[in-house]
Amino acid sequence: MHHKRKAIQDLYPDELAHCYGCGKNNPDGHQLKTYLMGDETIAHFTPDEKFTAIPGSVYGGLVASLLDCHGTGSAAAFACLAENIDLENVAIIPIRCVTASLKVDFKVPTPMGKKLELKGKLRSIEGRKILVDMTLSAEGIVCATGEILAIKLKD
Ligand SMILES: CCCCC/C=C\C/C=C\C/C=C\C/C=C\CCCC(=O)SCCNC(=O)CCNC(=O)[C@H](O)C(C)(C)COP(=O)(O)OP(=O)(O)OC[C@H]1O[C@@H](n2cnc3c(N)ncnc32)[C@H](O)[C@@H]1OP(=O)(O)O
Repeated sequence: MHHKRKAIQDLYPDELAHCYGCGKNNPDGHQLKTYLMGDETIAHFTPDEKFTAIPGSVYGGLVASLLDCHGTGSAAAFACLAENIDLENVAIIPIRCVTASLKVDFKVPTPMGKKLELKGKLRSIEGRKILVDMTLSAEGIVCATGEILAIKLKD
């Protein structure tokens, strides 16, 4: 349903679309795609076995990587919402965010091979600081939570 919309990462300009986690121009990367749905963000990723930690569970670094890119994408989207920028009508997203801080809590092992769902909610925007709370779930069970501080770059 949300696939009619463009992903936030697909609105990054080509020269900034090489991120290993979410750049559409990185064929070796994860190409994570974050969608704004109402006041929440959502993304999906299905890891394969090369991302194993112990057999049957996903490497925590991948979980952190997905939360990192979902977090910066979400922060940019929420900053646009707050500034009344309609993402349906832009070709390039005008706000750039980078990760200053990322906290991950691993609640239960993330099962291998299942479709993972990431969700993001805005906690606060204070000047250039955007805080986003996230969850990463498999089959409805929260496996990890994340908290990101993204900083809006000055041009
Ligand atoms: C490596 C990328 C850097 C350059 C990228 C350039 C462009 C990117 C453009 C668009 C993005 C497009 C695609 C995104 C692709 C991938 C995203 C994936 C996410 C990542 O993988 S991205 C890599 C990891 N990321 C870094 O490699 C960042 C290294 N870092 C810095 O580049 C600076 O550090 C920066 C810019 C973060 C801040 O620098 P700054 O000079 O602009 O601002 P400043 O230091 O004044 O901080 C402002 C306020 O944030 C508070 N603050 C800062 N850091 C804090 C912390 N850790 N904890 C608590 N509070 C903190 C201060 O206390 C102050 O707060 P207050 O205003 O209240 O005093």
